Amino acid sequence: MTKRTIVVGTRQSQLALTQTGQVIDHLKAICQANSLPFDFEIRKIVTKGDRILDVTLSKVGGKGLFVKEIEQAMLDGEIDLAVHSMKDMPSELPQGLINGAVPRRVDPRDALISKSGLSLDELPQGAKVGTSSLRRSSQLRAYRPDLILEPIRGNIDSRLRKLETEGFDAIILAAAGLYRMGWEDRITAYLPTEVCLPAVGQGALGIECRENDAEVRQLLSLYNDPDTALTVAAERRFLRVLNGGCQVPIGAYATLVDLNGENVKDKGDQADRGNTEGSSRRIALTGMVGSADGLTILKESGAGEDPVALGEQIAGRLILRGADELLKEVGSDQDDGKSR
Ligand SMILES: NCc1[nH]cc(CCC(=O)O)c1CC(=O)O
Repeated sequence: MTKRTIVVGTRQSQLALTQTGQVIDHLKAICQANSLPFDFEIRKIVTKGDRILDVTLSKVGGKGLFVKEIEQAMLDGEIDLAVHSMKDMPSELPQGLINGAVPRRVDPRDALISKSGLSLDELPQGAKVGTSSLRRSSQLRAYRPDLILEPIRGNIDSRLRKLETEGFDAIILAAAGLYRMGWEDRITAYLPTEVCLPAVGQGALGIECRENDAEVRQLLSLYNDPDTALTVAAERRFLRVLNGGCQVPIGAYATLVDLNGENVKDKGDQADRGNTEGSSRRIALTGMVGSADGLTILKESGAGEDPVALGEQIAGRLILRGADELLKEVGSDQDDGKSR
C-alpha cells in the first residue's frame, strides 16, 4: 500500500524543532497502533518573527508573526500540519484551518531560574529579574514591587545564557518549554498560579491542519486530549473577548473541578481519560488583566460546563470592572513572543 507522507511545518528554533519531533513520535506510535498508513516529513519555515530579532514584536505585528507564514504554507498545500505552542496561537484561526488536536497539557506555570537557587520570596531586595513579558512583569511588580525587572529577549537557550552573562539574578520562563527541552533541572522555583497567572494556553500545544483534510483530522483526533481541549477552549474564548488586538498583561488558567470545586486529579493514565465526562465535572477559570506597572491587577474566577460561555462570562466581569480601560494601554509584546 502506498503511504501518504504528511508534511509537518515548523519554525527552526530549538524548542519548535524539539516539540515538533516529539509530536511526530507520538503520531507515529498512533499510526502503528491503529494501522494507519502515514509517513512524516519535516519542513522548516522561517517566519517574519524569526527574522526580526531586534524590534519589539508589537511594533511589527505581534505574535501572529510566528504562525502566519506557516499557516499560509498550509493553505497553499505545501505543508499538511503544524505544531504550535498554544500560547503563541492567535485566538482566532484563519478560514480553512482548524486545531486538529490539543495534546495533553504539561505544567502551565511560569518558572524562576535564579543563579543562587533562590525562590521568588527569597530573592534579595532589588534583585534584577529578566522578563520581557508584560503579563509576568505586571504580576511580579504587584507581588514584589522591590524587584528590578528588565527585558530579556531571544530563544530559551539564549535567555539561559544571558542569565549568566548579563548580570541577572534570575529570569522567568515557562516551565513547559524547559521540560520539553529536557532542561527542567534549571528551574529553581515555580511561580504559583495565584501569584503569576499563566498565559492563555501555556503548557499546551496546538496542532493545526486544514479543515478539509479528513485523513489528517482523523489521525489528529486520536491524539487530542479532551480535558486539555476543554480547559484551553475556555481560556482562549476569554482571550478572544478581551484581545481586541491590544497588548496588555492578560493571563488565564482553567482546570477541571468536581462539583465541590476540588481539582479533578490528573489520573496520568491515558486509557482512563474521557470516561469521566459528563455533568459531574465543571471547568474552573480564573482570568486576569493588569496594568503594566502592576498597580492594578483585576482578577475574576468562575466555573461552568460550557467553555465558551465561561470564557465570555469571566471576560465580561472584568470588563465591568474596568478592564477595557486597561486594554487601551499600549505596551510591548504581552508574552515574550520571541522566546521560542
Ligand atoms: N512566549 C514564547 C514561548 N512560547 C511557548 C513557550 C514555551 C511554553 C509553552 O509551550 O507554553 C515559550 C517560552 C516562554 O514563554 O518561556
